[in-house]
Amino acid sequence: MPSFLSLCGFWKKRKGHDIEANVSQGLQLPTWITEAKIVKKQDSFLQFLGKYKEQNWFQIPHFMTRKGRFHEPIFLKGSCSSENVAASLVDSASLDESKILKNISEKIKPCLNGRCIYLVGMMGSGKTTLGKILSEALGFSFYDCDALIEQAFGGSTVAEIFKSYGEGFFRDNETEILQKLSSMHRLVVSTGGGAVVRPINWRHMQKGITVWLDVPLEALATRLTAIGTDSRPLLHNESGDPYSKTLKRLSTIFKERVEAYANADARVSLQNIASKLGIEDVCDVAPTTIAIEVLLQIENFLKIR
Ligand SMILES: Nc1ncnc2c1ncn2[C@@H]1O[C@H](COP(=O)(O)OP(=O)(O)O)[C@@H](O)[C@H]1O
Ligand SMILES: O=C(O)C1=C[C@@H](OP(=O)(O)O)[C@@H](O)[C@H](O)C1
Repeated sequence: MPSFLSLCGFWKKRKGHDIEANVSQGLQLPTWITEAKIVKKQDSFLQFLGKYKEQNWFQIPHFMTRKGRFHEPIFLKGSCSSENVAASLVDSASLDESKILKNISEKIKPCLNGRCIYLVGMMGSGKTTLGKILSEALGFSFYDCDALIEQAFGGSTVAEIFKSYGEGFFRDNETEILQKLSSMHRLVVSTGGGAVVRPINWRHMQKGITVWLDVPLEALATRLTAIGTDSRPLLHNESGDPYSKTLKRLSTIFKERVEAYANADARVSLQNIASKLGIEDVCDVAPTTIAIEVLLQIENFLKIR
């Protein structure tokens, strides 16, 4: 693997310190950074955008490759003093996403100051799946609100609790669990899809950072139809084939809740990730890629604050 790459392109100064480097496509790229892995802006140009921090250095921040993977920042050495100057790659990292996830986690962890991360989103949006990945990467503990409620009821399932005591009773327990968790630190919490409807729950969750996993309803319906809706009692009252009735019910619930989800500190849109990567089916975006995006969105939020 070459450790040094000569990029022939030209630098263009933009808006004070912003520069844009359009690098022609006929580059001699090493095999691990093929053209397909860099965002292509126009037919014959690959475009890198970033801040020109020091005289001779240009950093391409974490970027997503077209194959749906994240690449670590790349450092280019160059100059913006004249056009068509050479730029050189002086540092590179492997494409191993787990390593990237770990690196970003280590960077973000001190900024969290022990604050918990609350994942909110519709049923099946991946709160539990991503919660586990993120907690491991950050070295935080993972809690799933539904599982805690089930434990508190001697192992009864959410569906059984709904059936025996009603939704209101389940929601009261959900609030109680969130209140308990809100006094703790260094947790990643997977909330139930409906936790966002009660303002009191937001008061608890806002002690930490809330992240909305925004997944297209069709993808949710596909996932939930595949695993069955037995454990999700709110999906039980429609007629039709399993996919259509799940989608119909999800659409109704989403309309009622979308404004509440939008209260979250950060939003991770699976559709946006897939579009950026040129991936047609959002279901093809790997959980680790989404976890990385969650951390990047948290980083954005922390910078804005
Ligand atoms: N990124 C993903 N791509 C494909 N399937 C996923 C993804 N994330 C989660 N799933 C699947 O979707 C289903 C619901 O995920 P889960 O994490 O339990 O969601 P939630 O906790 O939000 O209800 C599970 O079968 C899980 O394996
Ligand atoms: O959306 C909802 O109101 C619910 C979502 C479920 O959790 P998941 O989001 O983990 O499926 C569970 O809390 C309960 O079935 C109610």
